[in-house]
Amino acid sequence: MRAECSVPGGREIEQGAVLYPVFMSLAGRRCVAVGGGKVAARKARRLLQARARVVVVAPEVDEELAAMATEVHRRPYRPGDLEGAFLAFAATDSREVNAAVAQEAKRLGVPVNVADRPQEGDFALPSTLRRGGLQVAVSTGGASPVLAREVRKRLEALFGPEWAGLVEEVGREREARLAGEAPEETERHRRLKAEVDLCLSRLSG
Ligand SMILES: C[C@@]1(CC(=O)O)C2=NC(=C\c3[nH]c(c(CCC(=O)O)c3CC(=O)O)Cc3[nH]c(c(CC(=O)O)c3CCC(=O)O)/C=C3\N/C(=C\2)[C@@H](CCC(=O)O)[C@]3(C)CC(=O)O)/[C@H]1CCC(=O)O
Ligand SMILES: NC(=O)c1ccc[n+]([C@@H]2O[C@H](COP(=O)([O-])OP(=O)(O)OC[C@H]3O[C@@H](n4cnc5c(N)ncnc54)[C@H](O)[C@@H]3O)[C@@H](O)[C@H]2O)c1
Repeated sequence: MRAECSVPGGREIEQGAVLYPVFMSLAGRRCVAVGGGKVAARKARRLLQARARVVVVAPEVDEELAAMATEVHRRPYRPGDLEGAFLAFAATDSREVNAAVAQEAKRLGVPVNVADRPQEGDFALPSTLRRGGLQVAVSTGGASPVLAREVRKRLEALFGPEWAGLVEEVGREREARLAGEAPEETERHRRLKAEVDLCLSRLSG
């Protein structure tokens, strides 16, 4: 594990730029993973939770990954594999292949994640905790994925499974309120806060 910041744009972080956090919709989008091992499988699992179409290209594909992927091409990567991709993942155990995938992605303008050299890619993945509609994502800016995992574990203890219903509940309350008369802004904010407080108190009580 590297001690220094090894994130895409790590240099920019030194200059004051931070990674831009975003929750992206991937339903129906073609996402291409080059490499079919443990790392590709971890990434694919989360892509599939987002209902992305996951295309895997690798001579050897992890059994679980093969069973869940939308398309599997059991062969080495070749240029052209990223055509039509919305996102790309370079996750082979070969530095040369990962570099070639990153290069094709840049040429096509497809955002790419590079597993062995994140600074060569465009985005990094956070460690995430999900409780129903509530998601918490943790990034260390690439400095230490293991630290990100440990922070996520602490958050898991803090936010137990009982939180899963909260987003749904406040969402329903909000819809009911929106269906009623429109109050002035201060009153609206007061009601919003009261709504969330009520749901939170039910959770702790
Ligand atoms: C969070 C998580 C999300 C995910 O991938 O889904 C994630 N890595 C996870 C696991 C993990 N990563 C590593 C091990 C082996 C640990 C060990 O050796 O013991 C394990 C396994 C484990 O911890 O269980 C090693 C490792 N990781 C990277 C490098 C390359 C480098 O740093 O240069 C190397 C060295 C490779 C080597 O040389 O072998 C790079 C990246 N890994 C990132 C994310 C991005 C930065 C996130 C941040 O901001 O911190 C970034 C930059 C790029 C990216 O891949 O997006 C997921 C935790 C899920 C969870 O449990 O919650
Ligand atoms: N980002 C992270 O979180 C993280 C964590 C651990 C390791 N890594 C890095 O990711 C890399 C992959 O790790 P892994 O554990 O999944 O490896 P692995 O050995 O389980 O899998 C490697 C995969 O690459 C495929 N491959 C090899 N040559 C190929 C080619 N020419 N075209 C297409 N696919 C090819 C293999 O068939 C295999 O499916 C490691 O080399 C390591 O540097 C990253």
